[in-house]
Amino acid sequence: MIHTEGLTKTFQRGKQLVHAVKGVDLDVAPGELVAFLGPNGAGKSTTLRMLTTLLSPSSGSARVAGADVRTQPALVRRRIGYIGQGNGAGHNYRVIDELRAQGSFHRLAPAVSRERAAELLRALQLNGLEKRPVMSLSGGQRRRLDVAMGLMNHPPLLFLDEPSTGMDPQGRANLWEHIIRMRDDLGMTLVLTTHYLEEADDMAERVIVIDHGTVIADDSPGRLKLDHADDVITLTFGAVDEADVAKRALRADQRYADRFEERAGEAVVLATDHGARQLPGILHLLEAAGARPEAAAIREATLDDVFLNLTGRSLREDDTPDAAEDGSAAARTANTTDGADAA
Ligand SMILES: Nc1ncnc2c1ncn2[C@@H]1O[C@H](COP(=O)(O)OP(=O)(O)OP(=O)(O)O)[C@@H](O)[C@H]1O
Repeated sequence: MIHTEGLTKTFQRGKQLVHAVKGVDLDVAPGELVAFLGPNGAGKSTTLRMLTTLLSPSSGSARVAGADVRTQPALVRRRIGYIGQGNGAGHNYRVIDELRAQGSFHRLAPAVSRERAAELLRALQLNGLEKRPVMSLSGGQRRRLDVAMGLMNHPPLLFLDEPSTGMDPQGRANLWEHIIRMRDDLGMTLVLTTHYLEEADDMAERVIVIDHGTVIADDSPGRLKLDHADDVITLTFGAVDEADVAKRALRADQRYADRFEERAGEAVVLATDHGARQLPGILHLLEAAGARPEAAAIREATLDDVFLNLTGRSLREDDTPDAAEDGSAAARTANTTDGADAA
């Protein structure tokens, strides 16, 4: 459904070059639900905007839904849906007019457009709101209208840029419920960007982690956590002596010898895969050694741990890449500038 090779995008910002995307190779199969995850400024939106033909790549190639983004942009646009970061609908227009206008944009016959609008209003629980001006809708309703607009042309491939930014957790869950249902009903491929870790973890089947314009990891959330992060088990004992007994037992067992923190006190902290599955065996081992914890807690690995282990930085920090870094003398000699898109 998507195939890219060495996709790059360089912007000219004043005298500086900003290498927003630095050679992305990507394959997305039909039916996949893929999330681009990364900090602010990582290059997620720029990648998405190239795949949706809104920006032309500085170098490299991309085929999207069977068409080339450079040489067949109109064909790509016909075959995809795109839901950008802001609300696409005009404030004063009525909901139904927005949907029909979108139908005309995609050259749907009026009857087909009417039918499709009715179907989407139902599916996204917007029915009853047809005649309301967009400005009177709630934030969640407006975002669902954006989704409906993106689906008017029945695209086999839908791109969503930060679909749930600014929504409260309940609104986000509700939007996702709708998106997933639409996807199941229509068998769509979904590609989205997000900086909500939990959203990528819960919803995406595949997470492509982007940092500084480069793909640094690409796998299912479960696999990423297994490969790049650990669950953390904390056992708390009633006395330091007992904790020391536990540490001695762990040190003597090669499975755990280098998996726990050597620190004084009543707590023993272990890093491990499959913490919940490991815990009974660990308790058994400690019990046999004469140490029984008063409390045990497991903190499961997160995608933030994955990002931290891969980059040394937390995704939760506000991380905006320094343009100066991208505007170095070496960068200035690069020949991939696309002046047309300079900001
Ligand atoms: N039109 C532009 N002109 C100059 N620089 C740009 C332009 N668009 C994006 N950039 C820069 O390119 C880099 C990547 O931006 P991009 O918007 O793709 O990141 P992102 O990962 O989508 O971030 P966010 O999560 O904040 O949307 C940033 O350094 C950004 O400032």
